[in-house]
This record gives sequence, structure tokens and C-alpha cells, in this order.
Amino acid sequence: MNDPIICVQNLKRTYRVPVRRPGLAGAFTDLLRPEYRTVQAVHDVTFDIQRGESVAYLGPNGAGKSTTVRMLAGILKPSGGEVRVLGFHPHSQRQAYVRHIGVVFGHRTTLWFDLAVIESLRLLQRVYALPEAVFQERLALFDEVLDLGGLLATPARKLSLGQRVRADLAAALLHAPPVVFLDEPTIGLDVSVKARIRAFLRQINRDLGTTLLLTTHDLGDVEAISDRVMVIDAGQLIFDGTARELRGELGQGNRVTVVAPPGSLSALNAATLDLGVLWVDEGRGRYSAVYDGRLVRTPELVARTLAAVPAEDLELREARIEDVVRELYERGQHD
Ligand SMILES: Nc1ncnc2c1ncn2[C@@H]1O[C@H](COP(=O)(O)OP(=O)(O)OP(=O)(O)O)[C@@H](O)[C@H]1O
Repeated sequence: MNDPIICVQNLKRTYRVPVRRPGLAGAFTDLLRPEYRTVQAVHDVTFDIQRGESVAYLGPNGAGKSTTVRMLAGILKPSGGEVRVLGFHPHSQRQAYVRHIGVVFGHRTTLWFDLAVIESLRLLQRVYALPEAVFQERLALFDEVLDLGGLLATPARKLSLGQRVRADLAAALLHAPPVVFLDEPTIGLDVSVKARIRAFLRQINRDLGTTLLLTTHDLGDVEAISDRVMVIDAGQLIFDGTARELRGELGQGNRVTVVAPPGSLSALNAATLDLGVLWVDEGRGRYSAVYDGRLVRTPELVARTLAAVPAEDLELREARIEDVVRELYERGQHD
């Protein structure tokens, strides 16, 4: 698999924002002599995405995720660097380009507000010149996976958030685009709608080979939908790898717990001391140790533990992805 469908090279985007001066006098001065400062939203970002990948784009608030997605979707013009998607320059070739992509914003709808959902879909059918049989087939798929049937006659403005996002997904995917960008598609949704949307996105990625790039704050989305994770902070990419590698990136927080006879603490500590692993007696025959997965090989730790005590049970817990991402952000702030 070496067929980059999305190529981003040294991408930059700045915004010019007016400086607000305090007080009434300040407001007048702002009107007469406006001053601006430059916000560097995306600093210098480079990545490739292969056809068929499903990539989560994470970062704290204000990191530059939406700005990147809007440049990829052709809505915003880069201030520097280059973006190519399916061979298009998204912004300068926007008219031809948008027929080949799908875009979903969790925050706002792309449906016509006053039209019933089915009428919006019919309009899009005409825009994309979809034959009736293909249209009906896709509608049936959306109904099956997104439970869209009951919503079709309702105007977009009357839909709940969860219903609206499901209808938006259908609209974005009606023409079966090979690439779909999603900006916080599960924001504010309840658990069952989230699960449905995650399953749907995973299905189109696996079955149709649709390339996905999604921004999210919900790490459940990452585990359910994406194979690869990119983390951006302060406009720069600080991590690019698999979710598994992300967990291993910091390694801290891996935990081993063992159930063994009372008084096993010293035997456990003696067995793993030279690995730098110290055990804690949690009571009722449970002993646990937290270790750094980069420094200590889990199989060796397990072998030594089992050789040291007659264990009844042994449990391993990898570092939680939430903790790793938080640590990455915190590390970014101190660098
Ligand atoms: N239209 C705009 N005008 C001025 N500044 C903007 C504009 N849009 C974004 N910014 C600024 O650019 C930076 C990056 O914003 P962006 O929305 O891309 O971040 P984000 O990672 O998507 O954040 P969030 O998770 O909060 O949605 C922030 O400092 C933000 O204030």
C-alpha cells in the first residue's frame, strides 16, 4: 500500500485578528486606526495519507485541527505550503474537487435548513447526476445502518443533533466519495448514536475502502474508527503513528496486578527490583506494580512474577490512550 491520496507539505495558515483596545476610547481608536495581530493556527504540518486509511486527527482546543480540515476540504486557502488531495489543489480547484470528497461538520449542517431531508438528498442526487437505482441503493444502505427512514420527511431545522448528524453523513456520502473529512462528527451525541455512527464509518472504510480523516476529542472514536492517529499541538504535528504506538509512546502507566498468597510482597520485589519495578500490597492478596512499557518488557516481567510467587491470577492493563494523549499535550506545553 503506497498510494498517497492526501499529501500535505509544510502546510501553514495564519489568521489576521483585530486587536481590541480597552474602554470606550479604545473602541473609537479601533474604529479609526484598527490594529491587527497574526495568529499562527497551523505552523508547519507535513503528512501523507494512503488510500483506504482511517486517520484520527487529535489535539487540544485551538491546536489547529479544524483549520487543517478546512484547508483539506478547500474551504480555506493555505498561507503557505501545499495540499494535494486526489491530485487536486483543494482551494484553487474547488469546483471540480468537491465532487470527489465528502465533508461532515459536527457543529453545523450542510443540509438545506427548510427542506425535508429527502428533498436535500434529491437535490444532491441531481448535483452528482446519480441514476435512480444507485440513489435508491444508497438510501437503503443509509436506512439500514443509520436508521434514516424515519427522518426523511423532516426538515433539517426540526432534527435533533443526533438525527441531524446522521442525515448530514448521508448527504456527505451519497455520491460515495473516495475521501471523507469529518470535523468532530460525534460531538454532543448520546452513546447509542455515537456507536451507530462509529460502526457506519468503520464499515465504509473497511468495505468501500473510503479514506477517512476525522478530528475528535473523543478517544472512543479513535479506538473504534481509526488505525492511525496524528496529534497536533500549537499548530504542529507532535505524534504520527498507530493507536498502539501512541500508547507505547510514553509507556508510563502500564499496570500488572497479581493475586498471590499473603506475604508475597518481598518475593515479588526481589524478583523485579533490577527491572526498576516496585510492587504495592493492595490487600486481600492483590499486589500491583506500575511500570514503563518502554523500559520493561512485559513478557519478562510476567515470567519473573510467575516464577517468584504461586499466582492465582494475573492481570495486565496497558496505559490508557486518554492518559497518554493528556501527557503528550502537557509535554508540548513545557517544551
Ligand atoms: N476564523 C478565525 N479567525 C481568527 N482566528 C481563528 C479563526 N479560526 C481559528 N482561529 C484560531 O486559530 C487557532 C486554531 O484554531 P482551530 O479552530 O483550527 O483549532 P481546533 O484544534 O480545531 O480547536 P477546537 O478543538 O477547539 O475546535 C486558534 O488559536 C483559533 O483561535
